Amino acid sequence: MVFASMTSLLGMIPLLAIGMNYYRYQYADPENKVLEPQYVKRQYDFIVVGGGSAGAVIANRLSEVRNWSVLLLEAGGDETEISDVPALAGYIQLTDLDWKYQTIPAPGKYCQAMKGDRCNWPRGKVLGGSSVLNAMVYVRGSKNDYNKWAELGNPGWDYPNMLKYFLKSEDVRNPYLASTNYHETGGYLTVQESPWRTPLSIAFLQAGMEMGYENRDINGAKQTGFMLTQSTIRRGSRCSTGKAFIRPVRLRKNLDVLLHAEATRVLIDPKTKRAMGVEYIKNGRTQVVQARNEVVLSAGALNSPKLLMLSGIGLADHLGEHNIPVISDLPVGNNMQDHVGLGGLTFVIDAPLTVTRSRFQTIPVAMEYIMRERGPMSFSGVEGVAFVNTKYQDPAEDWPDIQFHFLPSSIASDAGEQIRKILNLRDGFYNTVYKPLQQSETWSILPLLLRPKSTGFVRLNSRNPTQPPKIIPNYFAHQIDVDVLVEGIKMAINVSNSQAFQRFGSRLHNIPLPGCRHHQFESDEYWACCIKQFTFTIYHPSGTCRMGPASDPMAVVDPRLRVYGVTGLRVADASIMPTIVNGNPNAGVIAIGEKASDLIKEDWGMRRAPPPAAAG
Ligand SMILES: Cc1cc2nc3c(=O)[nH]c(=O)nc-3n(C[C@H](O)[C@H](O)[C@H](O)COP(=O)(O)OP(=O)(O)OC[C@H]3O[C@@H](n4cnc5c(N)ncnc54)[C@H](O)[C@@H]3O)c2cc1C
Repeated sequence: MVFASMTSLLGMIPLLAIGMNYYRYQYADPENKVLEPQYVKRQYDFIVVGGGSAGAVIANRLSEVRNWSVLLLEAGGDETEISDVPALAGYIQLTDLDWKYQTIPAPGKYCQAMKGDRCNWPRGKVLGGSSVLNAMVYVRGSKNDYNKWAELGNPGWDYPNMLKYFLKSEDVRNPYLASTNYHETGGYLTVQESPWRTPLSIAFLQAGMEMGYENRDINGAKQTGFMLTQSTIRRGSRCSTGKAFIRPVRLRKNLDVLLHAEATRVLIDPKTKRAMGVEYIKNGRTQVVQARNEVVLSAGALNSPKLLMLSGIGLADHLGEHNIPVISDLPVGNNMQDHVGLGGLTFVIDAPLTVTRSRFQTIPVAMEYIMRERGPMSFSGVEGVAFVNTKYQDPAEDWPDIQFHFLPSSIASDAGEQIRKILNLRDGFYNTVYKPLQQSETWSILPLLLRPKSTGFVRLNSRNPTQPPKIIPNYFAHQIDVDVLVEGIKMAINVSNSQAFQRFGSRLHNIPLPGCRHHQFESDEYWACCIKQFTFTIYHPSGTCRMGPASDPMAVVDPRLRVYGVTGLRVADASIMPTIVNGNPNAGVIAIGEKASDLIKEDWGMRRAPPPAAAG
């Protein structure tokens, strides 16, 4: 009786930490956490700033060259036992592993249901970066994305070239995927379908077929379709890039990983305009380390532009406002693109099939995970994804304009414990619309706009490097973004109306959002109002240090990722995307890290990368 009783997930965290520490790491895991160097050298051949999705890959690949010394500077610490558990992904936000950024309010335009009209923008502050906070969904995007990058004047970034890098990283664990030309085994990054799922996942695929979509590997020959989620999960645990790319090579003698070391600027000689090294703060002390060859910024789409601006690379007017001498006048921070959608689109069913707190936050479920790495805790929450075409998109192009994330739960499923907090929802809003659902069986779809026309920007708040950047997402500045998303919402409701879901009595939750009651429920105007209220980013900012040829006035880095106007400095992370990829970006960012490593090797005369050096 005691074991079957409901408990709070927060209350179970100590149990999980003790259990996992005991059963997994100390005795079972051959790839332990990194050890920091006893002393930091004065100079390294390469300094990589940020050990996230791209930076972890680059530190690994550059240190394959045995006579190169590589320093990885990471502002955060290492992962915890909690961040390891897929089902606890939401519990890492708002902790020390998160930079805890927020958007600047835009009254009447977006994020209106959030406290202070501010959407939270979590970012990983930890080795592995945002791949430690993310929902582990593995999506590469569309072939068209990469072909378009090449067409924009970036040779070598077309899909066939990028596919090589997707394959290079990957270790797929589902045999039916491994046998195709689009997947590979033996790479550092484990990809697999979740080892656990609800019966509703199959209903989701069946609904897709009723709507005329195939159930297919959306990372394969075509993207349009419905799929059970492929995830960056290894044996039921999160496979972050820290775990995938750094831990296996942590004993390499030519790789130093410095944690809790926050870079504050790149040191650039104002006369030669050459990057000389990096200034960083560790243990409250400002220190300097020199780069013999290059500095690579992989601090993510918010902090890479911030670091460039702090170092004198940015729009001259903006740098002038903060009295920062200009080294290179470039549109740093512009072109910010993100995937935005409607949050809280919730459906109710009659059958006890959804993930509810009372059924799944139990000690037996926790013990199943600790002992066998199985069960509901091994599941990230997103059971299925789909890529669909609204009436604004030609299906023949195979470049869907809307993505669905399917969840067999809703923001009410945790009884208000965590999700409402990480979304920064106003209490009145949550209590009016979602609290009444706390005892119900609920599922949801997150319809997401894949190629927004509206772009935002990131700027400095201050020249003080410890201040967060100013984030202006500028969602819905173009009406077409609203129109496409409204169509996407109506298509998501069609999933609920399918026979596959009707057999469970599925229906749209019908308490209108308070700020939109003046519109007829379910009208286009109502949904257009809803997206400005319950604006839901799934945290994919990109494009803020855009890659492009010298003729591109928006470009910050060239097609070899070198910052214009400076030598010895590259950017390699989500910020270099000229246009956002058509889907969750983590896989694309890892491929950027792989390609950046090869570009650097080529430019320094290591044209053919040697085979990976053995650990140690
Ligand atoms: C909550 C959440 C859910 C997501 N879900 C998914 C998903 O399911 N699937 C998917 O594909 N994508 C998802 N994403 C997006 C994806 O994880 C990111 O796009 C990707 O991780 C970005 O990689 P990056 O290398 O550009 O930046 P990051 O991975 O954020 O890495 C940047 C690194 O730089 C470090 N850093 C920053 N500033 C400094 C400094 N000054 N000094 C030293 N170090 C610094 C950071 O601490 C961090 O480790 C999600 C993101 C979030 C936040």
